[in-house]
Amino acid sequence: MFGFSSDIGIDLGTASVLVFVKGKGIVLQEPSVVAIDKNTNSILAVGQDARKMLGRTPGNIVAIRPLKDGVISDYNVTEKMLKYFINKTVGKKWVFKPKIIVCVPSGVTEVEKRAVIDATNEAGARATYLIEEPIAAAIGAGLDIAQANGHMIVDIGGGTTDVAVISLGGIVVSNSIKVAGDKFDEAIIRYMRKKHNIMIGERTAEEMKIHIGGAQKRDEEIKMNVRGRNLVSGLPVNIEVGSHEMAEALEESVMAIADTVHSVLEKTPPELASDIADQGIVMTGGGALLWGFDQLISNRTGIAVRVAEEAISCVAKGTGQALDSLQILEGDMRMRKSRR
Ligand SMILES: Nc1ncnc2c1ncn2[C@@H]1O[C@H](COP(=O)(O)OP(=O)(O)OP(=O)(O)O)[C@@H](O)[C@H]1O
Repeated sequence: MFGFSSDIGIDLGTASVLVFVKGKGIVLQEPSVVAIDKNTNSILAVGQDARKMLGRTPGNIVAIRPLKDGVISDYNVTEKMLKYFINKTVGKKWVFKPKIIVCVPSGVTEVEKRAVIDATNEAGARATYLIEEPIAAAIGAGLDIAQANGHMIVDIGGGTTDVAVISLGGIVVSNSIKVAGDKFDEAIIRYMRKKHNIMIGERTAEEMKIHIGGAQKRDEEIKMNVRGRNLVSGLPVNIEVGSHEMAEALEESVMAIADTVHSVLEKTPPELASDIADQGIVMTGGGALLWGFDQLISNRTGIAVRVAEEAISCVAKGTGQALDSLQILEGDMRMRKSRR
């Protein structure tokens, strides 16, 4: 059976890849993880199946994240992962090849942008376009960015936090730091080792962040049972950890993000800054869901803050919606196009 192609939008994130198909919405959401057999260099699993292998693989199998800290750390694997997800979405054989928009992490270099375009074309795109992450996030959050009106987006993903002021469809001021969800997890792992002498895995740290983590202390502390390995005895242990401790563990990373928001506001032209003060700041990305983050940014800036609905899928949604504007954007410098 030949697949009929619809245009697709792909959010190529550090933590996860989301695929948006025109007319269907988000059809795929999987972790950006690939499992490889080192002996044969072949791919064993991609996405969800590969993620289950993280930290559980025998010597010859490695489960890797080809995008790290918001950049492509392994081009070949990124290309294979992209191909796998595109094929999974539209099938290997198509009558009409789709146009594909890929939203890339803001830290990628020109060379990496070229690499993403080539990989997407290789995977079967008729034409490939790139879109900047904060622009996609803003569109996905429902902001009308085409007007001469300032909006501030704080997108906290897995690898990077992007803070951008957008007006007339373009980025006026922005900053990107490599502190986001993954750094929160690392901070929790370090805290557990230092304070409790316990080694925990990445997945446990992420669960702790989601369930008891916070950008600040909660009025009523909540607790969670955590399994790890005692570094002295080497044996598995169960301990109870509280949310106040997590707020302490995350404080430094959270402050780095709040400082970045503050510094971007300082560099924002006064007219746009007053628009932002009127309309508020919008947070997107999975990291924006960390408990109390919106409140903390609001306290720090004195500006109202809201977390976008479906914060995690905002970028993919915005990328998908940008498909509708392809014709308008074809000649636009912000969209990079490459036809085969
Ligand atoms: N409820 C939650 N509370 C705190 N963090 C969360 C929550 N849900 C998801 N996250 C975190 O959000 C991060 C992933 O966010 P997202 O999917 O937006 O990133 P990404 O787009 O893949 O990354 P990037 O934009 O850096 O390329 C992960 O670190 C994940 O642990």
